[in-house]
Amino acid sequence: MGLLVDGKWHDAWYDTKATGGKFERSEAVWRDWITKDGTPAEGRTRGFKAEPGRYHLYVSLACPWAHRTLIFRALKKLEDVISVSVVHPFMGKNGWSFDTDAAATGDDLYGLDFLHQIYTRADPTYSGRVTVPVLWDKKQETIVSNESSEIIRMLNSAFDAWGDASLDFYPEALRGEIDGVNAKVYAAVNNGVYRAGFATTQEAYEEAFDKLFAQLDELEQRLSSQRYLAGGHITEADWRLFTTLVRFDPVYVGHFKCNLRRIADYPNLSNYLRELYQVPGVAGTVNIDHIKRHYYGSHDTINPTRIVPKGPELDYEAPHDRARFG
Ligand SMILES: N[C@@H](CCC(=O)N[C@@H](CS)C(=O)NCC(=O)O)C(=O)O
Repeated sequence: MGLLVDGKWHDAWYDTKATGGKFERSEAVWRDWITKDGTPAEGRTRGFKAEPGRYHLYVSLACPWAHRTLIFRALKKLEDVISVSVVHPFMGKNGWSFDTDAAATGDDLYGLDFLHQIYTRADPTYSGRVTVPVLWDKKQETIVSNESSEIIRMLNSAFDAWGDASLDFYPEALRGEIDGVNAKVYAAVNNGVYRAGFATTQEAYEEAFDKLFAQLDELEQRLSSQRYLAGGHITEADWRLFTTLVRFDPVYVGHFKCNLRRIADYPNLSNYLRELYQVPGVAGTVNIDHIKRHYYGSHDTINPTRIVPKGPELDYEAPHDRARFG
């Protein structure tokens, strides 16, 4: 774990001293957009045109934010349009590495050793965190975006000339609803588990913990009367929640101390989780081995022995009851 300062790598854990023990996530820095015709997005100067074969994703199979982009790539049938490299699950002193193992591919483009070298290839004087996912432009050899919430919007529509244009996870009519749910889910759940797990005071941990479970209770309630978060159709809001839910029982309950309840204890959330897992194409994006090895192995301030628990038993393939909503 570390960060780049003026293009130089520094090994440093998140500093929570300045914020009363609270983990505060820094904003992603690269925020350009790929558009159908290459016109820069509003307020941006750099434009990137959607083209097959031009873009590459650097992801970790462990990371819930990167996972969103893999799900969109799979569901929108963009596997042959956007290529992918998978980093090694262990994030050590040099941050994400391109060491290879069963599912980690190495850097398919340049054969580099560490992800931070991709960032400095785009900007030799970059200062900031080195995170996945990274959406890379092979033509201009630069980073388009390292913000997953924006990358999935690009994948949802910019590549429709080559992908499955019939699927729209951010339909015009539901945008208000989707944005509203996303905001709550992001703060209390997606980022909430990190705020609990990375807290360094009891107070900061308990605050995040209480908000997390209050929101999960609310989501359980919502999913008791409708099939998906924004109503009767799967949207972006569901995929954004899914990547946290699928990691919850195997990692966040233990490693991040989010242990008031498991997802398995919530009837609606657990059935909903299984339904999403069973959507064709999704299970192939879930790698529980990388997920467990990354969290338990990499965060030595939380788990100094790096021992990875063997359990729990998980069966995301088991039948679900969500068809009851028709
Ligand atoms: N806002 C970013 C967050 C990405 C992020 O924090 N990724 C984590 C992995 S789960 C990471 O690479 N962390 C490395 C670090 O913070 O140094 C997004 O949603 O794309």
